[in-house]
Amino acid sequence: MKLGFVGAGRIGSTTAFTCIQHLDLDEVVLVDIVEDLAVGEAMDLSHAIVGLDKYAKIVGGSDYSLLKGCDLIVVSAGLARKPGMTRLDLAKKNAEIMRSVAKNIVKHASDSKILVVTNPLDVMTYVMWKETGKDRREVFGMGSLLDTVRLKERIIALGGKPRRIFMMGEHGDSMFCPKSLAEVEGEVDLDRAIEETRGVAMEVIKRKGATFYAPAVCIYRMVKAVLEDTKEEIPTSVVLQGEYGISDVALGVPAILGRDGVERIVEYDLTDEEKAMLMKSAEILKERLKELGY
Ligand SMILES: NC(=O)c1ccc[n+]([C@@H]2O[C@H](COP(=O)([O-])OP(=O)(O)OC[C@H]3O[C@@H](n4cnc5c(N)ncnc54)[C@H](O)[C@@H]3O)[C@@H](O)[C@H]2O)c1
Ligand SMILES: O=C(O)C[C@H](O)C(=O)O
Repeated sequence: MKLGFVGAGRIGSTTAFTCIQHLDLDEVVLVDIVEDLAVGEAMDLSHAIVGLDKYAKIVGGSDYSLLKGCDLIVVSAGLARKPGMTRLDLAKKNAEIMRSVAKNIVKHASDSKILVVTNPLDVMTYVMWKETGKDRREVFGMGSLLDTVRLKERIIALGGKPRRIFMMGEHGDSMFCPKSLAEVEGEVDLDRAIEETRGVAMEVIKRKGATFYAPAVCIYRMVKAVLEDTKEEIPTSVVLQGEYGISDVALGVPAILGRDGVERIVEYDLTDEEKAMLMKSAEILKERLKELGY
């Protein structure tokens, strides 16, 4: 398997490091506009993988032709937010980057599936889908899985055991948990856990400047599902065309991931309140897409 990264910064490099430890890969490619960064990360990762008594051809550079033959490309190229910013504040600048990246992927690796990470995640997933012209099953984003992992951490920290629970909607302030589908053992203030989940990324960013370990693990889980065809149900940002009564916007929804990418969107029965929250996410994201000219 050949795994590509566009963006060899904190997310790209940390995810690559995570993937070489847990996956059996034949090739890894890191592309970044800062060529030395991509080359240096590739060199370091090449030493690390031998240290794990494993081998994969790991190369880096700024030349997109390195991506030729990739099965899956993780895109984290772009600006990250700073304290006081929302993810949506990054939309204009990162959309320009997504358009450039999309053009290069189509030129050099048109058959590859694309896992978008760049924020605002759902908006960037839509832009990548639109600009590549690929089947919507092959362009998807990681956001709601991270929100789900964070919610589970909060529930455990508050004394509960999450048996079945997930976040959906915008990977942003309007994210929500369909509580009617949740199964949690123990007495837990679920609303408190959900509210803390919404704001925790910025709490990390304020303290260490960025988030990357938890995102990298979540990206790895989605990469694994696709490359190993696990058919796992994972909350995934994907363009909806009628599912949940919503069209022409990418949102975090439960989806079955496998070798073909998003193999099925899982439509659960939501309460009227949950449907309204999902619709609110859709409206917020469509407004930002409209401002970007989509
Ligand atoms: N979806 C999520 O859950 C999630 C989680 C964490 C970070 N993010 C987002 O991921 C993005 C990257 O975060 P980071 O911490 O890795 O930032 P970073 O600054 O460490 O890395 C970004 C990299 O992108 C590169 N880059 C910029 N423009 C490029 C272009 N046109 N072509 C190729 N490479 C280019 C930069 O040189 C840099 O190395 C941000 O938008 C951040 O908000 C999303
Ligand atoms: O919050 C951010 O800006 C980064 C990422 O989307 C996260 O949730 O960690």
